[in-house]
Amino acid sequence: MKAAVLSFPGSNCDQDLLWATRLVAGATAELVPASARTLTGFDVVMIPGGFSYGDYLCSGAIASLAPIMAAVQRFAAAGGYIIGICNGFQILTAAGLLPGALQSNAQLDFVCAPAPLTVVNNSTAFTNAYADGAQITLPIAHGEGNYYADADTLASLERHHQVVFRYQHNPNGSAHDIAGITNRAGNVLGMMPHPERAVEAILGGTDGLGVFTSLLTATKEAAYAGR
Ligand SMILES: NC(=O)CC[C@H](N)C(=O)O
Repeated sequence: MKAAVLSFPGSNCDQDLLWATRLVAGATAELVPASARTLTGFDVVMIPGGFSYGDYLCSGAIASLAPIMAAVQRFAAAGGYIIGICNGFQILTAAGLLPGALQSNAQLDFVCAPAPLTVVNNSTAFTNAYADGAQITLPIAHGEGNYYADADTLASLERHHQVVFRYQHNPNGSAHDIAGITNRAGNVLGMMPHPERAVEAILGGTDGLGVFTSLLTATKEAAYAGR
């Protein structure tokens, strides 16, 4: 697995994502700046957390128009695996690669805390290493994590098992306690919690490691299948 970790002006979790990915034997990762125009040679794209372009207009809005995003759109259309974490999730919704939007937290405060989650779909490229219904804890750190979508979109997400992570105690007002979703095809995931901040005991836990090992398995399977 060779992951591209995108870096926008204001990204602040790109180095953490490189570190977390490189902990997994068999995985490599390289930084790709927002000004790049190609993703050739990569089989996973990771969009990190942070405050891209200062969260001006609204979080993710300006990053969704950066030069690299045309290549990200092509990568998604070709079925490549894309994970957006926190600001990465915000960028993916702003780019139209995931439905809905991330609004300001209901309480209007930045929230930074360990968040107990349930893995509600372990049949994805991003969660196959977890047991069905696994209860895990990952850190959250965001001001705009309140997932919103209209009623029809929420019903469709539920019907097609696109909700992947749910909060056990809703920290921000997210509809349906949603902490992470995929697109309909299942190759694009957005999540507000930070798996890359929970990959070593010294960080307080290793519950996030499964996201990276899941992607390793998925990319191997795609390679065997000739995809
Ligand atoms: N850690 C993050 O990526 C969160 C930053 C994000 N722009 C916010 O909602 O506050």
